[in-house]
Amino acid sequence: MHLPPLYAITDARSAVPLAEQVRRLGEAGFPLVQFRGKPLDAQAQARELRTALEAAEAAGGWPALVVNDRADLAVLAAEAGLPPWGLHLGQGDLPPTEARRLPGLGALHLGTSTHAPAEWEAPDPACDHAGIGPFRATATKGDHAAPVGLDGLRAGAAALRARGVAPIAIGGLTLADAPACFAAGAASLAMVGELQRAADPRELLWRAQLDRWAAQPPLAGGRGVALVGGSGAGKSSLAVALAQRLGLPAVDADREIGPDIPALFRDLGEAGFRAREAETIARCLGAPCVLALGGGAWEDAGTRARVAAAGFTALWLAERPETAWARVGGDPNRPLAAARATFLARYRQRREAWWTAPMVLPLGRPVDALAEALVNYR
Ligand SMILES: Nc1ncnc2c1ncn2[C@@H]1O[C@H](COP(=O)(O)OP(=O)(O)O)[C@@H](O)[C@H]1O
Ligand SMILES: O=C(O)C1=C[C@@H](OP(=O)(O)O)[C@@H](O)[C@H](O)C1
Ligand SMILES: [Mg+2]
Repeated sequence: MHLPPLYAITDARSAVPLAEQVRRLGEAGFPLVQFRGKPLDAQAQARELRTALEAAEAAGGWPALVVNDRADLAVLAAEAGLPPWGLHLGQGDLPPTEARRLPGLGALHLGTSTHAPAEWEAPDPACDHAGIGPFRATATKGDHAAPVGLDGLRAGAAALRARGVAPIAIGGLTLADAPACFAAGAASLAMVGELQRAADPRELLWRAQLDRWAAQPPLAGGRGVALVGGSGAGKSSLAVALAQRLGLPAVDADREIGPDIPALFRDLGEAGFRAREAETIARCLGAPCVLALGGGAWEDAGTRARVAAAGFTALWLAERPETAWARVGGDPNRPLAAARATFLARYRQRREAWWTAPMVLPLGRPVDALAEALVNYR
């Protein structure tokens, strides 16, 4: 499980309703938002959460939502058919292992908070991500523990990573902290106040992405690169731009499968197409290249395993589903892009698989700018 460079958290003290905050962050390109409803009462939190989850579902599962503290609200949402992506539980909340047993929470990503070595060295085993903090004293939380600073963050990040838990720096962070926090091993920086103050949250996220790449190179010396993500995200275009700069061949799995994808869907059905697709990708992994996969390919666990076994770096081009639809909706060469609702539902269905790969957030940048940035920090 990988995290975006910024872990956005809503602020219930703002005049903007929580569901609207979530919507705006999603529109700006944030793939993940923590819904923090404190100090609103349970009823108001439940109402805003419901609105936010319904809107995100209708937008292809974007942004993914993490419910803060309230396991009860997560259970109710799951029972209503709107399971959030995750649930964050502080040290004073239900233990994650216990919360995991509540109805509808079996598959959620669970996070916890850690403030000291005893906590980050023994995180609850049900968690796949955890906060480390407070980094410094903050106004958002008056009752916080002693600040951990950069040394605490470094120790905490190493301890959590060794246990397979993604570390999130939290507490009074601004963009100026990003280079040092990513160098100290943070996977993501949690932000509340800095986001509220930002004139352009999308720019903030782009800058944080570059800071993370500077400390944690995105291509990581793989034999090749496999670009995954939904239809219309820009995988085929980015593969060409990236390959050129890396001096590798650009290979498009769809082009290798056959010249006429709609005809293959007609003749073989989707299951037949998927079998052909998996075989083709396996063949393409034989030699170093920048490989663009089709939008459905990453759902196949066999393909995910073969990409890893071939030593390719998988990158999820995490475009907003609605932006992708605006680009390719109705394209006669993409048989699964005929109707908006089913196109967005596919994005939602595939979301969980994509989160297994590190993400590249395009954030409105042209393909060449994306490729340039990836190669700069390789
Ligand atoms: N970063 C980008 N900014 C604007 N348009 C883009 C970007 N990436 C791709 N496109 C356009 O979106 C459409 C879909 O791109 P494509 O590379 O075919 O996506 P995919 O292979 O992921 O389905 C194309 O018309 C392409 O020119
Ligand atoms: O979403 C999908 O299942 C598909 C996406 C297409 O690739 P792009 O992601 O390049 O559109 C292509 O593989 C085929 O039409 C099926
Ligand atoms: Mg493509």
